Amino acid sequence: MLTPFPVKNCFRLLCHHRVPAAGFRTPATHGLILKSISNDVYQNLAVEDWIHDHIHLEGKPILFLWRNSPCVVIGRHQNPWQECNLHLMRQGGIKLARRRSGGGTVYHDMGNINLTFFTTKTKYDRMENLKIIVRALNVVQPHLDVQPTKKFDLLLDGQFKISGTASKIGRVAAYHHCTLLCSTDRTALSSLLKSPYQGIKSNATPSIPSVVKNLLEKDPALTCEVLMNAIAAEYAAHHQIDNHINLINPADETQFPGISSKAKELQSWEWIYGWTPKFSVNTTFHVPHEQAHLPIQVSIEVKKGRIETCDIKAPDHWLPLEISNKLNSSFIGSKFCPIEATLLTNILLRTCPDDQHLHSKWNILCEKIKGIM
Ligand SMILES: Nc1ncnc2c1ncn2[C@@H]1O[C@H](COP(=O)(O)OC(=O)CCCC[C@@H]2CCSS2)[C@@H](O)[C@H]1O
Repeated sequence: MLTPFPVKNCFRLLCHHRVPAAGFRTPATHGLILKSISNDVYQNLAVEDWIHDHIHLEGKPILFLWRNSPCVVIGRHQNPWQECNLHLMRQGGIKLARRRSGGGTVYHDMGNINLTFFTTKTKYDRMENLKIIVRALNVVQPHLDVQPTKKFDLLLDGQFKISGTASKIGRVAAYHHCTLLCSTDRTALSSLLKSPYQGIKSNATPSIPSVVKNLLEKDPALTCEVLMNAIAAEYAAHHQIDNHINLINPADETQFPGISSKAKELQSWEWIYGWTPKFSVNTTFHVPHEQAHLPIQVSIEVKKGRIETCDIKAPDHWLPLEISNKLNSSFIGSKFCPIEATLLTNILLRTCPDDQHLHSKWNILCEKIKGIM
């Protein structure tokens, strides 16, 4: 089923500004099934952007199948500090991506399938797409109890979430994309989607946590490969199109002109962190002092991912006011991120008096501050 296909020609035929290629298989004019050969979340999200922006979909729906190496994907209007454990992600090399569609945060790995259904805005129908998935699941395992919910999740046995949905609706084109949990690392999923950060206030969209389950836990026959093929077959039957899975390479600029700049944008700090709706952090941490602990109050406002105001209040006898004031003003305008905080505080430390006692307090304080980022 996974035949390499002249995808370049498919796109020529589907792009309204291009001339149809000669000798092209006619069924593809009614729609296409694509599968990415890349497991890079930014490249795959760039394919979605590219298709959404370039392809004239009138009567020619597209199904795009893709999987990613471990990553966390937040919704367009979310706050990553509220949604996930960024420390754990940095330690484990887990990528963070912000998608163009709204909604909550999900974890992806190679045990999770992503399905993007592209249509015109008028043909956009999430329930129809979910029914295709349910029919495909029932072809592989007829006794499976999977039902779509009002929020377009898919529930297994009436209680376990196996799929989450989000959408992007443009002026003429739209897409509905969803996940499907086959054999995802559920331990990683739950630990990475637990925020350790305290005292954040924002208007960002919150996620709606659910109890999740993998389809493979229900039946070992339900692997990602089997399910992708079954869904492709059901999609082809529904739309009466060629049952071919066309492999595409999102890094191929000849096939997708301009795609690398889209991937670059999706990978940029400005999009992933800088797009976060304005938020504030109000927290207190404690530092050791003469067999006791002193409270340090921190109040920070973050706009476009950068510190707009910063008020770190340490007792004057613990850290001279002059030094905490220096720290506060130097943070203004800097990225709310531990790497930038490290650079800043190291530079600032050199301007402090050469006092070992003071330096060790300074280090404790800076570590605590980096801990909230
Ligand atoms: N991979 C995956 N699939 C299903 N459910 C998940 C997954 N990861 C986490 N979760 C659960 O869903 C909630 C969040 O649910 P919530 O309803 O808030 O958000 C979503 O479902 C968003 C789905 C986005 C789908 C896109 C398709 C391609 S790119 S991402 C989370 O707290 C977990 O409990």
